[in-house]
Amino acid sequence: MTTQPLAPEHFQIFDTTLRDGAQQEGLRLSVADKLRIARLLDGLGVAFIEGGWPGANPNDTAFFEAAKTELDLDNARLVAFGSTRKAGGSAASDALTQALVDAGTKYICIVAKSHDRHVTDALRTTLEENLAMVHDTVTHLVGLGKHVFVDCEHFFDGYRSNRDYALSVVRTAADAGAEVVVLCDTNGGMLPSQMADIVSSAAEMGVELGIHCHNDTGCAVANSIAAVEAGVSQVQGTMNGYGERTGNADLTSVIPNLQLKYGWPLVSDEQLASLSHVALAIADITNQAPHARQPYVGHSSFAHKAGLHASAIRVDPNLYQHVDPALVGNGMRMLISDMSGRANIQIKGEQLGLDLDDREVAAQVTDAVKAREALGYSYEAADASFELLVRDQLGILEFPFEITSWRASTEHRVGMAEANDTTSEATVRLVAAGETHSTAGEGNGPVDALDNALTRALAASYPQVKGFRLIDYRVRILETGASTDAITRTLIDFSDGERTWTTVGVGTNVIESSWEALTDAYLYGLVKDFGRS
Ligand SMILES: CC(=O)SCCNC(=O)CCNC(=O)[C@H](O)C(C)(C)COP(=O)(O)OP(=O)(O)OC[C@H]1O[C@@H](n2cnc3c(N)ncnc32)[C@H](O)[C@@H]1OP(=O)(O)O
Ligand SMILES: CC(=O)C(=O)O
Repeated sequence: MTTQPLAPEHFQIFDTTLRDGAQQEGLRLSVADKLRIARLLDGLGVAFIEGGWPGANPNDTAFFEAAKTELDLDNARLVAFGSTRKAGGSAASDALTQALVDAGTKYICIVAKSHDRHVTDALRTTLEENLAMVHDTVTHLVGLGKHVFVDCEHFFDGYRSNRDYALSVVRTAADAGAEVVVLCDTNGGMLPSQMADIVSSAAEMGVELGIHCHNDTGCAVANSIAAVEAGVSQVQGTMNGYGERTGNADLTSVIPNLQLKYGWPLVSDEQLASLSHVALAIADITNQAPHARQPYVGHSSFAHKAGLHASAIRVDPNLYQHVDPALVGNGMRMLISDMSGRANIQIKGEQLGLDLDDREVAAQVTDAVKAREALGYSYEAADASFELLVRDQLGILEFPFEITSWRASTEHRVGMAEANDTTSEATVRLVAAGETHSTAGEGNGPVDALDNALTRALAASYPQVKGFRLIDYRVRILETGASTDAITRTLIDFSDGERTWTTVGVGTNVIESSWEALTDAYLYGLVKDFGRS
């Protein structure tokens, strides 16, 4: 059995989503976005929030100005980021250093070169002048009452190039008054065993150390944990791993790893249980698609598909889960597919409130699912169609309407002056509540027209359908290479404003498969009595 490391006395989670996270391609944050994210991070309980680089661009300067009056943090301290002063100058007269001071935060983090070649080739100054820049900038800021952290840029590559010089930068920063000296794997090229060796060696200096890892080897989280085990007391990272190139260490993994695997009380249980929500909310604000397979917080992180997994999970969910998903605010999901066995169906049935305890009934539904999946249906995402299938198999599905016929057509008129010279029309005939309705609808395309005609026909007997909305529509060709004969699968998401549900349709004709998904969506909404006030 391995022993778990003890938490250093003042262990700190330092979030740099608003600074290094914002260096990600395609990610742009307004002042309002930054304020909202800062509040979410504060609620999560991180110790530090690096807000950006005041003086580097008007947006970041404006953020720190706004933060003075609009950001009331309960748990975290706001940090302004900048660099050591210019070579050959003085910190007291350096414009960017002054902008850092003007940001008005108590905490400042400055980046310093610690790789000898970066000093001589990129900064184009001497190794001695770089040390003077570190010393001058830190003492100047400390003299103004600031708490200073120093990010040693390219520390690990620098250590391999010139160990003594890289360590002398760490020593200079600490002697000048830096409270934490952060070792940065700026190029993200390290592996965990290398990380452990180098951090252990640096830790012998007796300086309070932090770690800042990029993910270029896919090891940013593992490297951060290795550095923690080697003695650092501050971990820098970003939410959802956002950041320059391949990103930074993902705090949505780092925090639960340290808290749930080592038992370190970094945030309260309630804060940890907000992790999935915070990760998703930040993805929403940053306009980044959430990553389904993101550890701990992803939609698929606790989703189970294989029949053998489900049969064990039915006995005890922990048999196939490394932690209880509720601890990080996530939930277990049971997926239905052709890889399902009885247990998947039974667990899903329990979640839907349908009794599938009987082995034979469960086996019958399992067979029906497999047969339909072989035809091209996919129930993994289409929970509503799955529930309709189960109800049908159990003989408890009532049909509030019966389709008699439907038709859809699209017409394009060549040479018309109007921009919209392509129109679609549909007619639907059905029997609902004993009455026959025949209606027509127009739309942007045939599916839209069918949806409009179907809503009208049903609304005469079931007015609640006027509150049902088609919110997403996806078509996939299943037999690539079969040209227009290929089977198409359509998935449709519907909402009544409160709930959303997904249905599936399959056919060689895209309109036919869409129609099946569409009618399933209305059937499900009516069976579940959605949309009634
Ligand atoms: C590893 C990291 O991610 S650190 C964070 C990096 N983040 C950013 O760069 C985003 C914000 N940056 C910016 O807006 C701009 O680069 C600024 C405002 C900081 C500087 O802009 P400019 O003055 O136009 O200079 P430019 O970006 O071309 O070059 C950077 C300058 O800083 C110098 N420099 C680089 N690192 C350091 C350092 N640690 N200390 C002092 N000077 C540094 C460079 O040598 C170069 O100097 P030069 O102007 O004499 O050639
Ligand atoms: C400071 C920083 O962001 C880095 O070295 O990667």
